[in-house]
Amino acid sequence: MTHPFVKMNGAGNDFIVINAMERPFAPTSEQARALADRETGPAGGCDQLIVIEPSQTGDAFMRVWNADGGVVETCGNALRCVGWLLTLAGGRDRVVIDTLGGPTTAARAGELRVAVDMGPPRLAWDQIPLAEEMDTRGIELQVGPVDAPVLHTPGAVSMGNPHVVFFIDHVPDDAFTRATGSLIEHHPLFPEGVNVAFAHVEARDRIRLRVWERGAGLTLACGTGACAALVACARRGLTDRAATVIVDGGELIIEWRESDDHVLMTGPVEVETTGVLP
Ligand SMILES: N[C@H](CCC[C@H](N)C(=O)O)C(=O)O
Repeated sequence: MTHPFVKMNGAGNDFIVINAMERPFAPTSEQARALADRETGPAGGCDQLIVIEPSQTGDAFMRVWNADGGVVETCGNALRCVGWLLTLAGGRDRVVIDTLGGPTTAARAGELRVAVDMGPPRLAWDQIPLAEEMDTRGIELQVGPVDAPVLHTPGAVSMGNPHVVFFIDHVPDDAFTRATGSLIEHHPLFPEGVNVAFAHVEARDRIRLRVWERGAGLTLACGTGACAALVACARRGLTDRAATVIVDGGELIIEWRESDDHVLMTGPVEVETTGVLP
């Protein structure tokens, strides 16, 4: 598996990124899990493993493995990192990156900042997907023993990957986020699992967000989660259609553009180190 890699992060959500444009790289689930391992993985492991592949319809195809080894549809923070690499390599300001969750466009937005057009949110119950028909602006979700009062009628949004967004009156601590997130991640209402976001609305243009990610746990940032949170909050009239989303690892600027229903995400990119896979 001797491939060079770049270790990067977007607002603290970190990735091992492999360029498979010239030479294929197709890890098994077990190999992906080993690379992501915080104890034994290269460069301290990662939240997601990212492989850049040739694409028939875009400039590249981005394939995403969660730390648990599962292949998933997309990853917002990684799209900024891959967008930065591709624009740097190609001497261009804008690239089209295909994912299993649909096509996206990444554009330079400053020295170490990238704006990604994530496409439209998917809001129908069977697009999330949910196991039964519900109004995704506020779904009926019975959570177990965890203190339910703050966990009523969350929103459900897909950005290509599934998200449930709780509107919570405080910023949850690690213990609550972990306990509740892990309880809901595999709830039977979500046949493909779900990323669990806790949105504390501070103002109509400001959301504090923590996310328990499907297949990765509590991360410092979740780009698609920030997009889903803005959409869910705007649908409930809690925010306008644009907001700064403050995550543990930094700030993401999210806009749900009225003209074409696309969600735009702008945020930082950081290169941590490079290396060669073992
Ligand atoms: N855990 C997510 C994939 C990574 C998404 C997140 N890291 C982002 O920046 O969007 C899922 O299973 O759908």
